[in-house]
Amino acid sequence: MSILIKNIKQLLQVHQDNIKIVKGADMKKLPLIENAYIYIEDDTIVEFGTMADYKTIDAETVIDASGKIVLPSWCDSHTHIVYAGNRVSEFVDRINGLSYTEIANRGGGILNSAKTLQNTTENDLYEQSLKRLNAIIAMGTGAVEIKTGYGLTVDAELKMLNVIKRLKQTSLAKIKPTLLAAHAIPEEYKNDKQGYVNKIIKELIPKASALRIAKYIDVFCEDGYFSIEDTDAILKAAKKHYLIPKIHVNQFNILGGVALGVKHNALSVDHLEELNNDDIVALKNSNTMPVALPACSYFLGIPYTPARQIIDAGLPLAIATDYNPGSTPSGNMNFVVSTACIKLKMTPEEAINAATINGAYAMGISSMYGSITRGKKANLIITKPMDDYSSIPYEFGDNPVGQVIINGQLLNPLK
Ligand SMILES: N=CN[C@@H](CCC(=O)O)C(=O)O
Ligand SMILES: [Zn+2]
Repeated sequence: MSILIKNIKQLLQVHQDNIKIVKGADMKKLPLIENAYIYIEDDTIVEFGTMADYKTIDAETVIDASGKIVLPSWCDSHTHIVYAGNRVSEFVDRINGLSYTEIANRGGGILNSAKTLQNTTENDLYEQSLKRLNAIIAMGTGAVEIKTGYGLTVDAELKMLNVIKRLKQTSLAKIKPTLLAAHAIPEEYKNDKQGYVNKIIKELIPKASALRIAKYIDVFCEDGYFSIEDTDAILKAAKKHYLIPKIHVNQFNILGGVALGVKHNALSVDHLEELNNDDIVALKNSNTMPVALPACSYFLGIPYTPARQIIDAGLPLAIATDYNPGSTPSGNMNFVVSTACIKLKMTPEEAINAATINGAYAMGISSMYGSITRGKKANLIITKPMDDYSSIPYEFGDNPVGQVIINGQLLNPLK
């Protein structure tokens, strides 16, 4: 199987060397080739260059991308797309004045989703999740991290991990699974949080690890959820099973989760709507990627992650959807890229770097995904006609994606 795309108006995120992360001022650079071609064999980027240098290549499929832009697929490093049902009634409750925390305190929120998921069969859960996965692929996402955390029992968390495994087996998208059993304290442990933490440490982590169905470990480190001490204990236990931390921190309160994540060599620390100077200092000289989730801030009406402070301190930044039924019922990375520009004051170049190479880094896959580099996986977006890549964030709410190539396969154009 081979595909040649010719006459590309702009080929974005082109790197001769295999970069794995972009930081600070470099995030403003987005290397591109005007009037370009790219050639793909099977699932791999083989060649690219300017049309002026193009020498005839015989390919099974030839695409004329005149007036269109080609870029690496979005790398969405933070989602909860395996869930059952929805929480639309809580959405209406919030419009009528209840806060996210008040809804959670009444037994809604994550516990509400857990109840629904526990009563959903694995097959049904798989079908519901597959629909969401296919929808985000059509919107340009080619690699995605998926968390558990709506099970909250050993069986239901393993059911979620099995669903993620099945999605991995059937989808062309690259998928990385994360165990987020420490997402909320289940009703039956409401007076015995330590009992639930022990269950995660002694039973769930060893089981998930033995089955090899989780790669990362996550904890919702937040007031009313899991403390610094709980998080530390879970990350320590996970380390013994080679699970790498990617944690929820600083969504509503600053507890010191950023420094804790760095101490545990977390791959990423995510949310960061609240951030102080100690957090910035902790992130400097670390290998931990800060991840902003602008669509969550938009939907909940909470502060936006201070991206300028992070990037201007010389740090890298990734952006992701946080697709979940409670705080972000959207997996649209195009909207996330627009919102990063409009609300986080990131330039289009910074937002595209954050949603491609740095998103890939936050999933541990940036050696194979996130840039146009020879030898990397052929996950590409071919946009609708546009004059310049800045139109991707500018035309917010629109879908800039015309066609996608995922794992070297061309999917049908969107209707
Ligand atoms: N904050 C924790 N977890 C999710 C929301 C979960 C939910 O409300 O169902 C988040 O990242 O926003
Ligand atoms: Zn989340």
